[in-house]
Amino acid sequence: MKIYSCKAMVFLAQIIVFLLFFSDLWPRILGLGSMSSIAISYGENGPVFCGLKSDGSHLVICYGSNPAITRSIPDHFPFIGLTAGNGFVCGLLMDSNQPYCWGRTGFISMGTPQPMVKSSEYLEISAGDNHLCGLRKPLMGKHRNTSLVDCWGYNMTKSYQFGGQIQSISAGSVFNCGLFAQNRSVFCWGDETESRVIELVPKELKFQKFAAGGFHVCGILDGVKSRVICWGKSLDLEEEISASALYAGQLNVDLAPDNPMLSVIGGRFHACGIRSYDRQVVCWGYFVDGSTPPPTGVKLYEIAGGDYFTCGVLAETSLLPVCWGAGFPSALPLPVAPGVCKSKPCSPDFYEFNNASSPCKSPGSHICLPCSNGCPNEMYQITECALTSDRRCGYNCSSCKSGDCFSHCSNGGKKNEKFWSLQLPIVVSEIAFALFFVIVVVLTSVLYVRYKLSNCRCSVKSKIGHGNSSFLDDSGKIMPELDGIKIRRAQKFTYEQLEIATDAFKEESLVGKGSFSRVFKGVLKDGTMVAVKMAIMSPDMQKNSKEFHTELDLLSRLNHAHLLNLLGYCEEGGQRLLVYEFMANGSLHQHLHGNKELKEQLDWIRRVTIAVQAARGIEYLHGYACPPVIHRDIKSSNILIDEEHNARVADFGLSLLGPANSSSPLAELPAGTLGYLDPEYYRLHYLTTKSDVYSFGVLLLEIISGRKAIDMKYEEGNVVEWAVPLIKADDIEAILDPVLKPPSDLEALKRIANVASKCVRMRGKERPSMDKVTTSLERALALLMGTPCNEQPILPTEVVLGSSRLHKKSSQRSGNRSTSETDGADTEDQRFELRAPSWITFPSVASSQRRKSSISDSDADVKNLETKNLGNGISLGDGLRSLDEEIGPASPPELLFLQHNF
Ligand SMILES: Nc1ncnc2c1ncn2[C@@H]1O[C@H](COP(=O)(O)OP(=O)(O)OP(=O)(O)O)[C@@H](O)[C@H]1O
Repeated sequence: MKIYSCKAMVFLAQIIVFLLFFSDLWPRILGLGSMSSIAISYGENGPVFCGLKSDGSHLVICYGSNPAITRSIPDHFPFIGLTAGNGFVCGLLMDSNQPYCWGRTGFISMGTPQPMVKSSEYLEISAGDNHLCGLRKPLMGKHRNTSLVDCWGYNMTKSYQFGGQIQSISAGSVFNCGLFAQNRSVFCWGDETESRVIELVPKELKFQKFAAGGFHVCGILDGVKSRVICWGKSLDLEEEISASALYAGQLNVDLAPDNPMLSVIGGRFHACGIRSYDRQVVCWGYFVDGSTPPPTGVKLYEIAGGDYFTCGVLAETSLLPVCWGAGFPSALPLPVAPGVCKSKPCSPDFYEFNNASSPCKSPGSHICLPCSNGCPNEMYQITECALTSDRRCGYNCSSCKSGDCFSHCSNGGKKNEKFWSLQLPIVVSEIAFALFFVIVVVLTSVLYVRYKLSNCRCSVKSKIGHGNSSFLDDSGKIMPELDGIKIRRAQKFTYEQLEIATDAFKEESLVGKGSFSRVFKGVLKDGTMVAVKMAIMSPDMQKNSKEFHTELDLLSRLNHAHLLNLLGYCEEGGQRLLVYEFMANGSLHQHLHGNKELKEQLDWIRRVTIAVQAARGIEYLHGYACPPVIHRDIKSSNILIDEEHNARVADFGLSLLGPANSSSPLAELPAGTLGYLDPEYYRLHYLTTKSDVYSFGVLLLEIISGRKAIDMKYEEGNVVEWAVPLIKADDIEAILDPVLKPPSDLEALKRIANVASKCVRMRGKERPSMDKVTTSLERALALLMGTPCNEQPILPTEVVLGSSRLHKKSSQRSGNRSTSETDGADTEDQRFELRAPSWITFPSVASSQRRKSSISDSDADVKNLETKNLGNGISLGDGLRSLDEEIGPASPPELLFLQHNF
């Protein structure tokens, strides 16, 4: 066993050396071949073998080293067949007959490749190096003699039309070929500069089947002899890689062995075929040094070509794949289906594959495998090819001429046993090694997740249980997993410092008023512009110092680009002040419900971008913050807008730490804002993250319609009750904000409206989670930006946040920089260093791609508007009445309990 594990290690090392050695060739490697039950992807991120499971589920399993593929396997979609290219795998979906791709390539959109002609259905798909083609199902009527092939990817994205019915297609590196059903001739199209593969097509020959390789094509001739001929070129890289004639085959890929073949595949510079009389594999062409030879003495059902290696499915009950060549393990522990399932009966030269594991899901469908064609010399036929079994041949011991025949006859047929006695331990050790590897990975992941969870729980306990904040404690570590790293802390200010910053809290510095607070604009000594929030203290509202610190602790542990950052606080005598980053463009509420000019500043793209960013902030609170945080007061006045029109979710005055286990709801007295308040929470005091989803749904409706959550100047004052029936009736135009010109294509806004209507469903369980909402909004934004009116698109990209970048920026942006700016910056930097780096990657809008604000600082407007909004005339009684009508009286029937910041 020791020897075998050593062998396995050496083998692994060889693979690594090989991958490193050829890493500069990867980008030029091609994806090859036609659709099959197995497919091989390769590229600079490593090779991956994928196959349809052998249990009849048509689900896909993959094995290999490219995480982009192995981590995104669509393991719940049944596929008809698979194909793969450079860094990606595609399958033909069983339900829709459309391709679905996963992995990573810059040339084809993953998922369903785009653009896709609506409701197109495909018979077959085939991947090249950086492209994918699909053969559409035959057309009907007068176009039945026309075939359509749609391609996506490098230099190929187009719909190709051909005269004549095409039976199958196969993609090479940068070209494709098709086989005409009627005259059985092969034709090719695409780029042939490196191969002349199009020019050399033998037009006069008829083929049973064919397969494209890197720069060549091989086909099995129509006729009893089933000989293979290949054309094209495989010698281009002769000088670049040392080639060796490993096998009995020829070095030239166009010199195929003279054996009748059942199937053939193309690799980068080689081709392989399954011999028709014994199902053994033969390969020819070029092979790199260190390549392992194809297995001998074993029969194969199906083969698929990689670049420098080939894999096949063993024709035995295990249905395990075996691979040979270079750069991949030779045995894989994943049984796969030996072919694709078809519902048509098998044609005469094929038999139904019959195996205990019955690899076809739907009744009546089966895999058809080609019958072996005759018996080799020295052998005689024992049984004919039947409906469910292949032809069987046996050695004719009386006419032996070859060593094989003699040894078989003299050993009494024990040759296979000998083979397996040698090979079995190797195969077993490789499988054992693979299993060991998988177990180690799984165990490590499980332990890691458990460790994270236990830390999370621990953090909740210590936080809620002890109440006394770690905030003021210098040694406090809020995230246990950040042991050893000091986390960001808010600065403690004196009242005097903030008084100076805000010009003694003068009316001119007032930028907004909340129900229980007033917000002043201020400039710190170092020039940083800040918003100072002062609690309006009342005996009822005054929370004790412990709670204030708990609040601060919560605020300081949150760290996301779309959450408003707390910079500091002041706690002196009866005063409670919080210092935030200053948001130059005020609140979303002011924009949506301010004057026409303010409203128009937010066009559709900006509005949807703000919605996406706010959704990301809330998603962070729900999904990534540990323990999860429920905001409880999502509304347009709590979505603040910075200088560059990016949104920040603000005001965690009501936030609660959610249960680490989201299935146990918190029984809290309802708090929040009328119109946005989750009816389920209001009625049942059942608080989960879905309450925020409800409020966010209301916010979305507000963004789309420009109407306030509750506005009694309309007949139907509640935006939800007014908009949802119109959305359900597909009358989106009726709810769009009349201030903005509707976009040319309403699809994106329709999607957003639909998301909003799902968010405001009565039952929390039926509402989508915030991550789903974010994804839908991101897609809608992408769609919206695809409209031609978009001159300067803002593209959502991935950036790693958590650094002090944004905060630093806000201080740099400050319009009122003092002369002591440099000193101030130093102080800032010191504070930034204390900020915990985020280990989570969040999608965001790259600052370079952000649209520069064309709007001047609208402080004055903001202030005026805010003052106006205070008197917006929403009557508490009215709002409650409308909710009562909708969901029945609150239980217990207290009035809405509004608690606030301090
Ligand atoms: N960081 C900030 N930068 C700029 N303006 C701000 C900032 N924070 C708050 N404001 C302004 O002050 C207003 C009042 O904010 P505050 O959070 O006190 O109350 P609110 O959330 O609007 O209302 P309520 O307290 O009733 O929930 C906001 O609507 C916004 O216009």
